[in-house]
Amino acid sequence: MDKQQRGKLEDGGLLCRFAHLVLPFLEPAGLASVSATCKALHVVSKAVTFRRISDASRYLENYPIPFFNSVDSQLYANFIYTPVQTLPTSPSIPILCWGGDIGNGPDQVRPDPFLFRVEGAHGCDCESCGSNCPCMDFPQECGPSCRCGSECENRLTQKGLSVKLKVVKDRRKGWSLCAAHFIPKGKFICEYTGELLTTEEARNRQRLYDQISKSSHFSPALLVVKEYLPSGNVCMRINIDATRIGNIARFINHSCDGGNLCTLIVRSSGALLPRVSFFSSRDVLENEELAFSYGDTTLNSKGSQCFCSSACCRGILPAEHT
Ligand SMILES: C[S@@+](CC[C@H](N)C(=O)[O-])C[C@H]1O[C@@H](n2cnc3c(N)ncnc32)[C@H](O)[C@@H]1O
Repeated sequence: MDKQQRGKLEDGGLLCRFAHLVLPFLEPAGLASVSATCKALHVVSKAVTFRRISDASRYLENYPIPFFNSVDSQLYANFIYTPVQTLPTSPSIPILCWGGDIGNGPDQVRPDPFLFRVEGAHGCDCESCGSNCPCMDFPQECGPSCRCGSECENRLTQKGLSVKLKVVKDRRKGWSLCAAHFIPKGKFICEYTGELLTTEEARNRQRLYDQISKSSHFSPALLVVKEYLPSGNVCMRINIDATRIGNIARFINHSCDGGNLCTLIVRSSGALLPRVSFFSSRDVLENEELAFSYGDTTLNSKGSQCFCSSACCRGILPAEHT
C-alpha cells in the first residue's frame, strides 16, 4: 500500500469514526451519497434518516412529531427547527440545511431573543399565580416583568407543545399537520415561529418565493399577521417566515371555511413583541388535519389552486399582499 492509499484509508477511517457527529448536518441528497460509499456510513446515515422521520422537531418539543408518507418517496421535510422566534438569516444560507438547531430543549419557558423587557412595565409578584394574579386582569400572559416561574399556568403558550401531533403527506396539499389524538376545543396547539422579518424583507422574500413557485413545486411558509384599530387601520403587523427556519406550525394548511384553528396574538407582561399562537377553535378528532384560513381569496385572483375540500372552498389559495 503506497502513502496516498494509506492516507485515503485513514481519511475514510476518520470519517467513519466521527460519522455520527458529521452526518446529522448533511442535507438529504448529501446523506444519500455518503450512505452509498460504505457499509459503516450506510448504517449511520440510516440512523440519522430514521431520527429525522421520527421527530420533525428534532427533540426540541415536549413530544416527538413523526412524518408519515404513503403518497411518494419523500421521507421527511427538510428545514431548521426553532421553537422560538429567530433573527433573520442571510438568504444565501441554503434552505436545505438540517444541521443547526435553535432552542433549549423541551418543558421549559424557552429563551426568546425577542423577549426584550419593556422598561417600567408591571408584572406580578406572585409566588404561584392563581386567580388573584394581577396579570389575569389584562389579556396577557405572565412575562419577563413577572416574578413567577416557568410552572406558572399563566404562561400557557411559552412551554411548547401540550398535544401530540404528526405530519402527514397529502397528495395535493403536500405535508399537513394532523392531530395524533383527540384535542378538545380551546386547547393551545403551538406558536408560529420562524424568522421575524421587517416588512421590506418580507416583501422581497415573497417576490422570490412567487418566482420559485412558478418554475417548481415550492411550499413557502411566510405568515403575515395584522392587528386592526376599530377604525380599520392596521396598527401592528408581524412577518414570520418559517420557510427555512421554523417550527411545526409551518405544516398547517389553509382551509376556506376557517378550519379548526384560530390564531391569537399573545402578549406577555413586560415583553416588547407579541407572539402568534394557534388554539383549537372546536373539538378536533384523532387523525384530523389541523387547518386555518390563510386570508381573503378575493384579494388574490391569481393564487394557486386550493384543495381544502371544504363545502365553501373558493378554489384559490389566498396569498398575502405583502
Ligand atoms: C405553510 S405551507 C403548508 C405546508 C405545506 N403543505 C408543505 O408541504 O410544506 C403553505 C403551502 O402549502 C400548500 N397548501 C396549503 N394549503 C393548501 C390548500 N388548501 N390547497 C392546496 N395547497 C395548499 C401550498 O403549497 C402553500 O403554499
